[in-house]
Amino acid sequence: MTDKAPICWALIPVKAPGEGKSRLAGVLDAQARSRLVEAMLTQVVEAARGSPAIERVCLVSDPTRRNGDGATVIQDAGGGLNPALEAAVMALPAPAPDRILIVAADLPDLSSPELTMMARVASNVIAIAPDRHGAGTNALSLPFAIAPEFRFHFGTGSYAAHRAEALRFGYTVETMLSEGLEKDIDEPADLADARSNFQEAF
Ligand SMILES: Nc1nc2c(ncn2[C@@H]2O[C@H](COP(=O)(O)OP(=O)(O)OP(=O)(O)O)[C@@H](O)[C@H]2O)c(=O)[nH]1
Ligand SMILES: C[C@H](OP(=O)(O)O)C(=O)O
Repeated sequence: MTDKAPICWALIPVKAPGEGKSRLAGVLDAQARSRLVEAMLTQVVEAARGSPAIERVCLVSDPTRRNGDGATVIQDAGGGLNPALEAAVMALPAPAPDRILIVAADLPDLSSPELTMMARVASNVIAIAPDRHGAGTNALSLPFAIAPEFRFHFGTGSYAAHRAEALRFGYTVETMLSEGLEKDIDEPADLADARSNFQEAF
């Protein structure tokens, strides 16, 4: 007899249209930033939809993002990224999944196999994908059962903070290192990584 495959949903937080990537304001005008944000979001949603390990894709965002891409939009409850994610966990439609996979929307090289790797971990594992500096968190995979108590620490030093939080719950931490997961686009110096994929955007 084979075990039933666990059900994983992706949660992709993304600011309302026109609001993201303020740190690029010195090098990209508002229109170019907006095009870049939307192009990266499309890439991340497609990667999630292409992963056989992900059953449903949820955007945590402003409801104006409702569109035809097949994603469920969970309204951003406000207060910043961590409170918005905590509220989104509580607002997921029933029946809840076994696992949630939070994925930043600014990963231009992200692929479906990388998300499958994050989703298909053992039930006692919390998987963390750090950014290229080993400091931030670009994706976080955790069992839904502990998600309401798990304190999200997205922001400066979030990799170490998420690791500590996972250990506090007695989970095993797996750190996932791969190119598409590592390369988020935050600062002007990161833009070279987005240019190859999204030349037309900016
Ligand atoms: N729904 C939601 N998403 C957020 C919020 N803050 C950040 N995000 C998303 O979380 C991911 C990582 O955020 P950041 O790297 O800080 O991106 P950003 O906020 O667009 O960039 P800056 O404006 O330069 O800080 C991106 O997909 C953001 O759109 C928030 O308050 N609500
Ligand atoms: C959300 C934050 O992303 P950054 O703004 O550092 O890309 C993080 O890595 O926890």
